[in-house]
Amino acid sequence: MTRVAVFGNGSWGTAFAMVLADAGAQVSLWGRRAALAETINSTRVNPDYLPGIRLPDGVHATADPARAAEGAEFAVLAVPSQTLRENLAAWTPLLPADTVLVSLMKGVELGTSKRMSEVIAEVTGAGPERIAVLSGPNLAREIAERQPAASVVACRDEAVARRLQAACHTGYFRPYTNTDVVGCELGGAVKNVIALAVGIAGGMGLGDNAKGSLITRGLAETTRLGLAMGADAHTFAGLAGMGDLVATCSSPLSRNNTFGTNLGRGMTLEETIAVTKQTAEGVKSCRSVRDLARRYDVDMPLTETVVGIVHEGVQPAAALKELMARSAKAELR
Ligand SMILES: NC(=O)c1ccc[n+]([C@@H]2O[C@H](COP(=O)([O-])OP(=O)(O)OC[C@H]3O[C@@H](n4cnc5c(N)ncnc54)[C@H](O)[C@@H]3O)[C@@H](O)[C@H]2O)c1
Ligand SMILES: O=P(O)(O)OC[C@H](O)CO
Repeated sequence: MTRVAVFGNGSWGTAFAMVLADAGAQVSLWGRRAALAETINSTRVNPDYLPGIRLPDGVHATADPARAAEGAEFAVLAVPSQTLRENLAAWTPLLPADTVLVSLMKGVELGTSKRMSEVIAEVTGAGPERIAVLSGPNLAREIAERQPAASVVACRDEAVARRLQAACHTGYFRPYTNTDVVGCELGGAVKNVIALAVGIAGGMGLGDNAKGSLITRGLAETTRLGLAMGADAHTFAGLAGMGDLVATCSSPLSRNNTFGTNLGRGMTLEETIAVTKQTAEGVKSCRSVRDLARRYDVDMPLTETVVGIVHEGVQPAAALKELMARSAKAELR
């Protein structure tokens, strides 16, 4: 039986642990708090992140990273992106030397602007054949309810992507393989920034035309950055690009979308952070994405605008006026 360690028992780590167990794996679900691990094991529910959802018997919770790591064929990483480097440094010595490291995270490291697969490579020394990412339109609560969804598992080594695909393929979860790790990661991280923009627009009372325009132009700027960084343009038309962008920007379950909505309604950043209980990666990663855009000399006006509103005190109404007044352009270039 495939043994999998999932590090991070928040919404997505827990929901994906369910998928893996439903696909037949023996899953160790690690989280920092021993009390929560005990509650999960005794009640079969993770009340803090997925209340009302019964976890399959194949999921065992633990607060001991060594126990989670023991014999793991895959180590699935599902902590907030900005905490990965420090956590992974502690977990690496505990993992078998051939464990495949799988990122579920959709953020870019602040300061370094590194993608999660780059952080994993740096911290563990693993080669590209041992590093995979999973990304797509996968709102955790829907997956935990076993509502149907597709996703992408990406690894430079296609055989490894196929192994991971087999480990998480169920009747309600359909993973496709891809070898474009850069494109899948950027698709997941930048869509959080665009979801903030769409949420802000909704909170300001703007209509569906505005949202459709933001989603489409958001995908255009994501693709521009991806091409500059060596990604495949097709990835952005796929599940990790358009698929995730549409799901996230349409769903009230999205933390990034909701965060933006609160800002657009006039809450301050501090007030919005105070009512946000889970990880909204775009709030920090928008600055890392903006830094990447500048480094690669790519025009990303929506990302610049989100950074302005979230971190630099720009008022949403003024940002909208500025965006609409940008010089006229050809759509495709
Ligand atoms: N929730 C979703 O629908 C979803 C779907 C796809 C991808 N993701 C991505 O998955 C990643 C994890 O998101 P999530 O939704 O599970 O977040 P979450 O906020 O629900 O859970 C985060 C988990 O990390 C733990 N954590 C927080 N800080 C930590 C630290 N310093 N060290 C160790 N653990 C820490 C929390 O206790 C919690 O268990 C994010 O990058 C997110 O973008 C989420
Ligand atoms: O809740 P969000 O905004 O982090 O989005 C969740 C997932 O990434 C959707 O695929």
